[in-house]
Formats: sequence, structure tokens, C-alpha cells
Amino acid sequence: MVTAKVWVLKKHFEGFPKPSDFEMKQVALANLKDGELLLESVFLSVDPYMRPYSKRDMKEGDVMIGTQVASRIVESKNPAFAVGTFVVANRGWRTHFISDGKDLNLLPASWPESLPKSLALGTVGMPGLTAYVGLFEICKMKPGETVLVNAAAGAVGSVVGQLAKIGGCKVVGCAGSDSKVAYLKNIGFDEAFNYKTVASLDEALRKASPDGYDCFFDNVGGEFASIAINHMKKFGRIAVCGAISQYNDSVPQKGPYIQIPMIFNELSMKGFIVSSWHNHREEGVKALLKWVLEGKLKYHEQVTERFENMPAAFIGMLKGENLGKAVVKV
Ligand SMILES: NC(=O)C1=CN([C@@H]2O[C@H](COP(=O)(O)OP(=O)(O)OC[C@H]3O[C@@H](n4cnc5c(N)ncnc54)[C@H](OP(=O)(O)O)[C@@H]3O)[C@@H](O)[C@H]2O)C=CC1
Ligand SMILES: CCCCCC(=O)/C=C/[C@H]1[C@H](O)CC(=O)[C@@H]1CCCCCCC(=O)O
Repeated sequence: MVTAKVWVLKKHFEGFPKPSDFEMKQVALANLKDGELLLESVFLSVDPYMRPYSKRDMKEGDVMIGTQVASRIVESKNPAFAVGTFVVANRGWRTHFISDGKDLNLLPASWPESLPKSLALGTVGMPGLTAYVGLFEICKMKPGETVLVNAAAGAVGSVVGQLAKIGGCKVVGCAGSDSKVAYLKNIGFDEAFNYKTVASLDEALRKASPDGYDCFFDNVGGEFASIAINHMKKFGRIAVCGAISQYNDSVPQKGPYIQIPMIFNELSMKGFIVSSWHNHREEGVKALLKWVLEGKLKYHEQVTERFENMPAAFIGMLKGENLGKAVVKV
């Protein structure tokens, strides 16, 4: 019999999550029945959505939600899955779990041995697809346009900027440290600034693109988005992807309100959830993998060692300690 370690939400987050909100438990797994498999998590993802979705969907005592990533099949009574195969699953913060195979996604057959399997949680996974859908389907980005992205050195933002460059655009990004800004320049951003240290966000946005922005890929919301909206060009498009600056608020932030610039500049603004765009998944993963292999799409992972450090990795990511995709190596 295998004993799994799991992290549960001990206490609903109030404001910023803290280590005492989590509890690690041991769960004995049953023996496999015919058609079932036993999986071991190799990499786990920590993502911003866990903060707002925990409030909406979870109760205290539930296992933390999350994408299991690159889990390895250790025992199989299901002929469709061989022992040793790596898959992506969505079974929360667990070291081991049992599946009937229906909720598992195989890595693409063309996945090369040389590529870390954890990328299936990042650049070639859900965050990469979010960038792909948000730019091509929501912003409808065209060559020659100027694209703005915030949280630009993170999992989604770093892909957004590079895809916009691949698509022939000028790219402006912002991030929360000078080393992140240096990274953005290194991976091809035309302009980048540290939103925490600029004297004025308004000035920084104007200086980076005096003519304004055609597309704004918003990962942050709040004050940044309220200022950026005034820098959109006529008929600009805004992809509302995330609002991380608001996830830990106990009291909702108030305006400024967006109607006047929306009307004057005839802007389009559309929120989206990448999983609703599953019909673009196959094409998106294929394209992302190709660009990574061609060296056109660079990646960085912030790897935290050991399952025991899941809460620390999650809290660190919310604080901005990650460069690229935050993952935990079990
Ligand atoms: N709509 C969808 O389907 C999806 C939406 N998302 C959203 O995309 C956004 C980015 O996610 P992801 O790439 O996984 O995460 P990241 O890898 O970008 O990590 C989060 C980053 O957010 C930044 N951040 C944290 N707090 C603030 C703040 N108050 N103001 C500005 N920046 C802040 C930090 O970077 P810094 O140092 O720059 O502050 C931190 O590193 C999130 O809002 C997420 O919810 C993600 C996936 C799918
Ligand atoms: C105001 C909240 C905005 C959150 C934006 C965000 O980060 C969304 C992420 C989703 C992404 O589009 C696809 C996903 O997998 C993310 C949501 C996952 C939810 C899992 C919930 C599982 C559960 O409740 O058990």
C-alpha cells in the first residue's frame, strides 16, 4: 500500500496567504482495481489562480487545487497506460494518486528527451497556451503593432512578449525587479521597466511607446490597468487575462473607472479563461513546442525543491520571487 502526502487548505486565506493556512497530511491509497493506475507527481505547478479559485471553490480541509504535472505512472492495471509514461493531470497538491486514465493528458508524442517535462506546466502548457490564445485570438495582434504586457517576466508574460516579437510587433513589458527587467531585454523585449521603482507609471508607459499601444495583455489589473488604458491607441484591444494585484485584497479596490477612455478610443476589452479555448489546444501546444525547439521561444523555470515546500513556492510566486514559471520538483 502506498501512502500519499497531500497539502490541504487548513484555513481560508485572509489577505496574503501564510504558511499556517496550509497543513500537510498523509493519505493511504487503496490497492489498484482493474483499469486503474498509480501515479507519482514529479513536478507540481503553483499558479496565481489558486488564490482566487480557493475562495470561490474550496472549503477548509480540501486538498489544494492544482495541476499535477508530469506525473509518472508507477503501476498500471490499465492497458492504455504503460508504467514509466509521463502525463499531465489536474489532481491538486499530492505526491501520489490513483486514476482511471480518463483525466490524464499525455505529453505530445514529439516531446524530445532533452526538454524538461516540467515545461508541460509552463511554456508548453497552460500558461504558454494562455499567451497564445490571448494574443492571437483575443488581442488579434497584427505585425507592426505595439504590445504591452505586465507581469512580463512570469510564466504567461514572458511567452506573451516573445510571441509578439515572433509575430513582428514592438513589445513593452514591465516587471517588479531590475533583474527581471534585464531578463526581459535579454529575451528580446524592445522596452522594459521596473514598475516598482519608476517615478510615474504614466510617464514610463509614455516614454516606452510615445504613440501608445495597440494591444494590452493585462495580467495584473488594478492601478496599472487603470493607467495603461489611457495609453491605448484608437481601436486598441485589451486581453483581460489576470488581475493578480487584486487577488489578495480583503477590501475591493475602487476606480478610476474605464468608460471614458474606452469610448473615446473605441477600445475592445475581453476577459478570457484559457480552458474555454480547448479547441486551440493542439495547434497551440504544437506551435509553442516548435518555437522552443527552434530557440525562438526561451524559457526559465523557478524550481523549488521538495513537496514539503509547496506553500513556500506558492507564497513566493505571489510575492514575485519567481522568474519564469514557478514549479516544485517533488
Ligand atoms: N485567464 C486565464 O486563463 C489565465 C490567467 N492567468 C493569469 O495570468 C497572470 C500571470 O500568471 P502567471 O504567469 O502564471 O504568473 P507569474 O509567473 O507571472 O507569477 C506571478 C507574478 O505576478 C507579479 N505580481 C504579483 N503581485 C503583483 C502586483 N500586486 N502587481 C503587479 N504584479 C504582481 C509578480 O511579478 P513581479 O515581480 O513582476 O511583480 C509575480 O512573479 C495571473 O494574473 C493569472 O491569474 C494565468 C493563466 C491562465
Ligand atoms: C479572478 C480570477 C482570475 C483567474 C485567472 C486565472 O488565472 C485562471 C486560470 C485558469 C486557466 O484559464 C485554466 C486553468 O486551469 C485555471 C483555472 C483552474 C481552476 C481549477 C479549479 C479546480 C477545482 O476547483 O477543483
